[in-house]
Amino acid sequence: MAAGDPMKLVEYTTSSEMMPQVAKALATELEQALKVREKICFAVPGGSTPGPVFDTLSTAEIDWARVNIILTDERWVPESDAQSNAALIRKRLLVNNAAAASFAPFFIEDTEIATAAALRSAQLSQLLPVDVLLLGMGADMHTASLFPGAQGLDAALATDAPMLLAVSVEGQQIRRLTLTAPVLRNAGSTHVLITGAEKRAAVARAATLPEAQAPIRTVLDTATLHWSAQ
Ligand SMILES: O=C1O[C@H](COP(=O)(O)O)[C@@H](O)[C@H](O)[C@H]1O
Repeated sequence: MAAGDPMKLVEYTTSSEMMPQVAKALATELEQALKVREKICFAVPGGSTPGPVFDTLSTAEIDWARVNIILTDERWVPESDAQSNAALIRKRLLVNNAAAASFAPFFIEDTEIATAAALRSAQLSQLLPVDVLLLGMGADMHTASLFPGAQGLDAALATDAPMLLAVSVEGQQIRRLTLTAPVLRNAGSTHVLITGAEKRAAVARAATLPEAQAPIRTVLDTATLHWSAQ
């Protein structure tokens, strides 16, 4: 974000007010993208926040058969693990009308994470660019799995980064695969979904910090941020 640029922030009082409105905005943008490309790419986060958006969005009457859904990032666990982002997507988004969408998960059983990154990158090259991007953010200002201080962060923020990279975060046993900064920056439209005072303060702080300390900064100039107080 250039100094002085206003952040595109939409504020809601409650998450129950915010979630359906974000779902509606995403459905509208997916429909618009479907008018331009035969097959479109929709990238979605995991984590604890977006479930209610997925619940509403899954019932949207759009041509889901022409939508490729990918993850913004994945924890390196099988889908049987409660921490799997893919498992969340299958349970909350790939249901109802959205069951007709295609889904390209990142995790590959019995495969070294770096090997999987290369294999999945080759698949992604057929699906990108991302037409519509939904991101979450942690109070530590990470987005996707671009965590401040992560091993692999510099490579993932580089302008010539590959599409997908493995990162590891100090204190976390589980490694991660993440879309990299060039992929996030190149999305047709970007929305960030956050709740609570701590994340609102983190966004304000991120605007004053370099990307390496506040990776959400990568999309702050292009994204619409949706924030609810509760
Ligand atoms: O670890 C992750 O965290 C972010 C934020 O998650 P939340 O639980 O604070 O909503 C999420 O966007 C990302 O996909 C996930 O892997």
